[in-house]
Amino acid sequence: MTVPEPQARRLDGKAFAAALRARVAGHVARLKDDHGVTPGLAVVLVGEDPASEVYVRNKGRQTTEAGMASFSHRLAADTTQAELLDLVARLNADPAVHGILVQLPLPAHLDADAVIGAIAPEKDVDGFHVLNVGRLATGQAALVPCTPLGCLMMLDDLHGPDLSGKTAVVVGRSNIVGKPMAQLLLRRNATVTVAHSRTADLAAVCRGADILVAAVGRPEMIPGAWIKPGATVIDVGINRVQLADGRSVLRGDVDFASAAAVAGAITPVPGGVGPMTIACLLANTLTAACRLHDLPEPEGLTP
Ligand SMILES: NC(=O)C1=CN([C@@H]2O[C@H](COP(=O)(O)OP(=O)(O)OC[C@H]3O[C@@H](n4cnc5c(N)ncnc54)[C@H](OP(=O)(O)O)[C@@H]3O)[C@@H](O)[C@H]2O)C=CC1
Ligand SMILES: Nc1nc(=O)c2c([nH]1)NC[C@@H]1CN(c3ccc(C(=O)N[C@@H](CCC(=O)O)C(=O)O)cc3)C=[N+]21
Repeated sequence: MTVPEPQARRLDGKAFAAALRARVAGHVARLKDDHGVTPGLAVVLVGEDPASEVYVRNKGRQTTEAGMASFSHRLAADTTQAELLDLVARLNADPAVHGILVQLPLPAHLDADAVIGAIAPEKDVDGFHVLNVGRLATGQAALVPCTPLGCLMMLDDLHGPDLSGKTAVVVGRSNIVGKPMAQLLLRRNATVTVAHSRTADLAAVCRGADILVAAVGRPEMIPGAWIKPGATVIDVGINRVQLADGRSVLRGDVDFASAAAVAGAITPVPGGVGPMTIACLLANTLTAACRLHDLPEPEGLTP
């Protein structure tokens, strides 16, 4: 008789995100009925990156499905810094806009830090403005970056809101995923290690993790052999990979098959963190709208 492989619980981000969007839509309907406020999200896309096009279209559709107003601004690849800053200033001043997202990366001739710095912090639904970064780091009410927020919501659902005594390893130290993820895990009382390209013996570091978050951008870099038995694995990586037969597929930063045989729970790619990111963008837009109108914000949408 063959012994069945132990199989991790598959964390269904797609279903979790659908439930979160439904909850957001309910609050949006009430906000409209009771206060006449329709949350609005403006998405700015500079240039014609095909991957960003698909992503921006999905965001627009899900925004309207949640009952919010969606404003899409597509600018030519040769847009100047001054033109982009002018658009941001108009969105900052527009009372119908509660959330502003400038799709990254920007073309190389534009200064992303300056553009993010120009967004009104209270409309910065990506949570990338230094004021929101500082508020998150100091435990004040911030707008929290969507991808780490989505990861945290899935972790809260699985482990509850206290990770005392657990070790968490975040692989990747970017401003949009790795660093804010580490802050949120710290807030949950986990003992946090942030690993990156200069880390020595990454395999051993990963093997110490009760919770492993991979945000590297290298397809299937983390094998099952690096995972502590029973660990929770959150795979943030979204990597487009060309198969031998010419098909193009999405792969995470974790080798799903070998990892799922060791882990206790794991997010798939696609259908894991990605859909949660967009759902959290809608949640942040609702939170921003409530704060801008001095209305109580729904529970459970912020950490
Ligand atoms: N699911 C979602 O919604 C989202 C998914 N993503 C995906 O997440 C991944 C990471 O994105 P992002 O944080 O923006 O990426 P960045 O390229 O900004 O950062 C990657 C990080 O990984 C580290 N790294 C690179 N190679 C290695 C290595 N061999 N060993 C250890 N660490 C390494 C880098 O280290 P160093 O700092 O030393 O260079 C860096 O800190 C990508 O696949 C991206 O597509 C991103 C955003 C949202
Ligand atoms: N200012 C800014 N904010 C961002 O949050 C931001 C950004 N710029 N630039 C690009 C990255 C990437 N990102 C993704 C979000 C959702 C999916 C997603 O929904 N993925 C689906 C699959 C999508 C598909 O099939 O192509 C999934 O994983 O199941 C992917 C990637 C947000 N980003």
